[in-house]
Amino acid sequence: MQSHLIVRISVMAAALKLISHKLCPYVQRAVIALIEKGVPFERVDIDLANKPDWFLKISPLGKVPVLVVATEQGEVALFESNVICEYIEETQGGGKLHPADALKRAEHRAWMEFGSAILGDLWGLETTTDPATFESKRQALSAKFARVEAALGTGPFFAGEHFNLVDAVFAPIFRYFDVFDELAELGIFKALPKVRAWRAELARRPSVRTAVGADYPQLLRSFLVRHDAHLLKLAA
Ligand SMILES: N[C@@H](CCC(=O)N[C@@H](CS)C(=O)NCC(=O)O)C(=O)O
Repeated sequence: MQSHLIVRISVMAAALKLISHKLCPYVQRAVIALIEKGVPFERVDIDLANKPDWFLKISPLGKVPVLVVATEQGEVALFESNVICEYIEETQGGGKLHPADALKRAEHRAWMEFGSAILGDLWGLETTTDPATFESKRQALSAKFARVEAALGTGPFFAGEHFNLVDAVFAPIFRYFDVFDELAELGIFKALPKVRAWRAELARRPSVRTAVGADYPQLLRSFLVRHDAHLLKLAA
C-alpha cells in the first residue's frame, strides 16, 4: 500500500508541461520528441502577441518552447528547443533518438543547430513584403538545403533506418515549406532528390502529423495574409 503511494507520487512528480504556440517549429520539434518517446505531457498554447506575465517570468528570452518539469523541489523551466529535446532524450524511455557513439551524436547535434540556422533564414521570408529581401533569403535557404542534400545517406531518415532528433528538427521545417509550396514554387528542393525523399518520409510520420496539427496550413496561411506577405503576391 505504502509503495503504491510512493509510485503514485513519483509519477506525479515527473509531469511535463510544454509551453507552446501552434505555429512554432521549435515547439513542434519538442512535441515530436515527446510523442516519439511515448511521454505523457500537457501542451499549453499561449498568445505570443500578448505574452502572459507568468510566461515572461519563466522564459528568459520570452520565447516558446518552455518545458516545465515538476520535481519534488518545485518546478524547473527549461528553454531552448534543442536543450529540451536533449533533456527528453536523456530522461525518458522509449526508442533512442540519438546515436550511442559520441562522435556521431555530436554530428547530429551540429545538424540540429543547422536546422535552427535554416529557421533563421526562413524567418522574414514568410513575412517580408520586400522582393529583394525575399530573393536573398530564398537563395540562402537553397544554399543551406544543398548542404543537407550532401549530408544525407540512403535514408529513409537522416541517419538511416531510425528516426532521430535531427529528423524531429527538420520535420516541422518541411511542413512550413509544404504550405509555401501550395502557394508558389520556390525552386528550393527541385535539384535535391534526397532532401525531397526525406521530406516526404517525415510528412508521413504519425508523431509529425500530430505535433504539427491538421489546422496548421490554415493557421499559417492566415498569418501570411495578416502580414501581407510577398509570398502571397508570387502566388497571385
Ligand atoms: N532558439 C529558440 C528559438 C525559439 C523561438 O524563436 N520561438 C519563437 C516562436 S517560433 C518565439 O517564441 N517568438 C516570440 C518572440 O520572439 O517574441 C529555441 O530553439 O527554442
